[in-house]
Amino acid sequence: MPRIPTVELSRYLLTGHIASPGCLRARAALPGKNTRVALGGAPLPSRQLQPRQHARYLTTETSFANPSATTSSPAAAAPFRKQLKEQAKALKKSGHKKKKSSDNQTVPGWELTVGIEIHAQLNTAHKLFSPATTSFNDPPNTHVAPFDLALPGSQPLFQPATLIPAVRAALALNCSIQPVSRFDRKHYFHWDQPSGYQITQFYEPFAKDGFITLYARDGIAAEDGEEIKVGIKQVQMEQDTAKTTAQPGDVQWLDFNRVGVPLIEIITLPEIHHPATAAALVRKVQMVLASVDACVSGLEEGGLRADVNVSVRRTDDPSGKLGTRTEIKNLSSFKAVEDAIIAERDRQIELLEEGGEVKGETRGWSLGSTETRRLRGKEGEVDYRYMPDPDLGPVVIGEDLVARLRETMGVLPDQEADQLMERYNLSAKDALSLMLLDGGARIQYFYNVLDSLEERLVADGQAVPEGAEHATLAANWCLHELGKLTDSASSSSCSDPDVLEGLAMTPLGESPLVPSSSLAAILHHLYSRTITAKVAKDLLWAVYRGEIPEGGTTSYIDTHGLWFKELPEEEYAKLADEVIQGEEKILGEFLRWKQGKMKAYPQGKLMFLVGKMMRGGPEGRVEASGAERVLRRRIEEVYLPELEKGE
Ligand SMILES: Nc1ncnc2c1ncn2[C@@H]1O[C@H](COP(=O)(O)OP(=O)(O)OP(=O)(O)O)[C@@H](O)[C@H]1O
Ligand SMILES: [Mg+2]
Ligand SMILES: [Mg+2]
Repeated sequence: MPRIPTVELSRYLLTGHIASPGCLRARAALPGKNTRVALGGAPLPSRQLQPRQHARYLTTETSFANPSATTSSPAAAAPFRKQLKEQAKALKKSGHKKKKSSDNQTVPGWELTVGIEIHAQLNTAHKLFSPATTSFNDPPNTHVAPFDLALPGSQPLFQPATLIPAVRAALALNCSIQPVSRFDRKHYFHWDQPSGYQITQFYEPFAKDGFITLYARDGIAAEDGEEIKVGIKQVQMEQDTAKTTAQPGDVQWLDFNRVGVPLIEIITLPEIHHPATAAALVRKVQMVLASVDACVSGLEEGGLRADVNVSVRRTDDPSGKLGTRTEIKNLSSFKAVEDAIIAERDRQIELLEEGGEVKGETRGWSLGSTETRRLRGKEGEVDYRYMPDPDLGPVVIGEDLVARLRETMGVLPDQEADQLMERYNLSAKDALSLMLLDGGARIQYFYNVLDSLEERLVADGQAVPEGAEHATLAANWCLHELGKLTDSASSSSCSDPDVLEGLAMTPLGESPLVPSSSLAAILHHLYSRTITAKVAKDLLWAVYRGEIPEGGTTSYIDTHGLWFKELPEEEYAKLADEVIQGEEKILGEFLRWKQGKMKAYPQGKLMFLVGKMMRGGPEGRVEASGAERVLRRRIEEVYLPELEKGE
């Protein structure tokens, strides 16, 4: 399904038509190669394809200035290594087909129930009820309108463009969009909420009755089998609060830039029964929201916050009623979601087993802790004194807008993962890694590299290969070789601090440190076997260190004499003979395999000898696949017959 930038969608909201033929993420959705379908269905030539865009900011202005000039993504500010580590941990989980039940997922005799509330900052240019622009890294208190501070006489001014990411999110979560919804006031006093109430949707939310499907590959508990569907009760729009930063001596600093930033609250039904499944749900919601450009950044970057509601009941409880829930607020990592649920479940069970009772309350969780702590008693509906906001009219969402947003939804994570696996032969783990890394930008980087690689192959006079081999190569490098690069860069003694900053990936999938075209140039030569894998890796390092400018890869190879001059066949054979000398024990294993005494071919031993050939041969002239081919032939055609004769 084609996908268009959110700026275009907001233009649609304001003027009623889509002007651009921009068709994003088309590559993944297309049946054939090198044809791109525009919104109207007509094929676009390859070069007209816009990259899958992450337009981070909607705007209602008529001139669509570069949005990043006024605001910057919070994702970029997150320390890259931390982000990478957390993601790697998450992926370790999500990649495994099944989790072991020994992972503390169940307690005999008890059933855990979890319902989750997820708050996501919407990807919009303006606040929900004021024309102040949204900002995430700007100096505190620089994006504040009178209404945001509840100054006397100020009135809310609903910003209709905020509906676009909200409705896209709700559609992606399979909700039905309500034609009429309304805003309510939820009263409470706290310094982060100047008006004394938050404007939210309580009685009539804009979206209801959705669901999300989680698969084993998403990292759900083994007890949930291959697939589980969790109901979404509703999605509502509401205002964010001011950001509080605690200072020494009981002082709190407040940043009102965040007050009034539009949020959606996604509320699941209490249908989750295992901690790992709860964490998988939050991770999946994050991926879904990112895939429709609905939110600004992920859980670990602060753009998403999760509250978990936990209760337990005995499995033999005849009443069938759920236990009393407690709520743990503001969890900011997937691991925290799982760990906090486990700790709270165990606390409640212990309490009940001792004859006590669970009190409905709000609890907190800090990273690395082993128990939740009480924050306050649970406020009820009565405490909040919900009332319809008299200053705001109903929100009317037209069917045409819903239909248009549904049509232009783009590729959702399940479909994307399937396509990466089917089309490019990636494992589930690698597909999800590509999709999750860099807040969703790594996958775009992969598409950019792939486009550039295919253009180079075509320019070279080669047809774009039918098979997926070149794409699998590109995916592996975008994931593993780039990962190694940043890992070893951060642990090396390199003194240039810029080099330690990871890839500084932009939401459009470009890295100023390793431009996608530079990686494509390296892969082009590697794929065409004009350089060795070792040289390719060295080149990648040189690009990363800034020694090869964009567009300079080929001339660098020229000037440094790095082209692969492969050894002739007989030289390979000579080298193979040399490394086989004194390896009678290994040859013995090959013989046992040939005689059927050993089932599996001793590939490991073969590769050990290939390694010796690579090290022993002249620099840059031995290539692993050539060495393996000749070595295997020498062993099978020369050495084994000789050994057999001697037996
Ligand atoms: N017995 C229960 N055990 C576990 N979860 C529950 C239970 N009852 C309700 N829940 C979950 O608690 C959540 C309630 O969220 P909701 O936003 O409706 O109310 P709230 O927590 O009182 O509001 P807020 O925190 O926004 O002030 C839902 O996700 C629901 O599935
Ligand atoms: Mg809630
Ligand atoms: Mg709640």
